Amino acid sequence: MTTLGTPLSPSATRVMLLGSGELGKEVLIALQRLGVETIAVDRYENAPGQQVAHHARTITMSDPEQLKALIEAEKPALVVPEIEAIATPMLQQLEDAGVVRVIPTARAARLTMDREGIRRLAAETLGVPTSPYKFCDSLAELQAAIDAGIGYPCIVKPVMSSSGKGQSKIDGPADVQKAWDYAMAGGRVSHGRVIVEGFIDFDYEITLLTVRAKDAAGAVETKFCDPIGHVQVSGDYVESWQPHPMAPAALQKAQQIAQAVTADLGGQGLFGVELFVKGDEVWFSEVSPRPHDTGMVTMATQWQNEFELHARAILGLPVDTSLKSPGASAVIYGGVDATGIAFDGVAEALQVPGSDIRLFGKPESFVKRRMGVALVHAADTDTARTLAKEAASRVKPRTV
Ligand SMILES: Nc1ncnc2c1ncn2[C@@H]1O[C@H](COP(=O)(O)OP(=O)(O)OP(=O)(O)O)[C@@H](O)[C@H]1O
Ligand SMILES: NCC(=O)N[C@@H]1O[C@H](COP(=O)([O-])[O-])[C@@H](O)[C@H]1O
Ligand SMILES: [Mg+2]
Repeated sequence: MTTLGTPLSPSATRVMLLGSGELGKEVLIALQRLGVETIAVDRYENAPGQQVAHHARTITMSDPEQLKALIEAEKPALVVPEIEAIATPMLQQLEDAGVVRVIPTARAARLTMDREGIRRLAAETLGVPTSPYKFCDSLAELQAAIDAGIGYPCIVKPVMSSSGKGQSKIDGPADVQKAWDYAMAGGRVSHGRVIVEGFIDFDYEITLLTVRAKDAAGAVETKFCDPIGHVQVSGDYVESWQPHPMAPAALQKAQQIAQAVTADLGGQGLFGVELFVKGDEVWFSEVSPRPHDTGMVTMATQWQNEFELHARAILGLPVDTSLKSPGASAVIYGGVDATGIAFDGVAEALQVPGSDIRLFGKPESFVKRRMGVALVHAADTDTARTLAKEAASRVKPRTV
């Protein structure tokens, strides 16, 4: 039986988010709706989730000592990683010592914080199909890996990065040095290591949101949301839609891969399983053991969005992954480098039929920083995509 307490009282159920960006903000809101006391942690002050949580803490989350001190001081019942750049070996140590429960597990957070952990698990231990890949610690190793079989085109990424940071495509020998330099500059934590992957010429890519939650008898069961299609530019998501139609054989393979990977990672919570599809062939790309940026579309398409599913699953509550309506999301970038920016055109954006928007409230804007998202529900995903892009384009960020 799950018992929930009263926030800010001795009975409180306290949950700590490590990372409090746009995704964490929505998880925090979902938790607050269940009367959970929330602690939002991030690397900078006034992060989106810190603006809605009961408590805000700012630390270097990749520093094991700072992380340990904070967890021991706050004593949350659950620690929920929201970003990769966290001292996950320390989380493992604290979980092993019985100090906290990490979502979905400390091992899952550790394996997925680094592309090497999850890729080796999926490809080498679980035998799941992936792109060909090699890990390299120098420009010379990168060139050797490409020459020895990865070939052109290929993709280089820092082992620890997300949202396409430090990622580039190499089309020929002239691009190798540039890709190496860009990867060295773009990781979330400085590491001289990259993955080079053979380029998969997929028909489309999806995120398969997969939830491990307790059933009526208290056993963990796996449920899938409808596939989410998306478009990425420079490794960063710009639009997504749900449902994305799939051939039955491809959907079955996608679910089998998601089942295998999430079952191995274990624990309870929602996972974003990223897959490439060509005909009936499916490749595993990576997995987030938490809500996924492309899954923001579920705020317009599902009865329980991905944030509510995560909140419910981690608290041991039942989940419903069913679709409410087809829909789409489109990203609103900052467009300017400035702090405390203003957004014109919000009313015009909301004139678009079936639309809604989220402005994340990030204190600082960069040209390519995601500052908001437009959401649309419509009769079909083609209509929803057109309307979501229209709504996003009507929001005009500017310096003040
Ligand atoms: N081997 C590959 N072949 C073809 N396209 C790829 C490959 N690897 C990555 N991509 C493209 O780049 C996108 C981003 O890659 P990936 O998911 O590994 O980066 P990321 O930085 O972890 O992004 P995020 O954190 O947003 O998921 C993919 O969704 C896909 O569109
Ligand atoms: N693909 C991962 C992803 O979308 N993560 C989301 O972006 C935030 C960081 O944004 P920032 O870089 O603008 O601070 C993270 O906190 C998370 O919410
Ligand atoms: Mg990805």
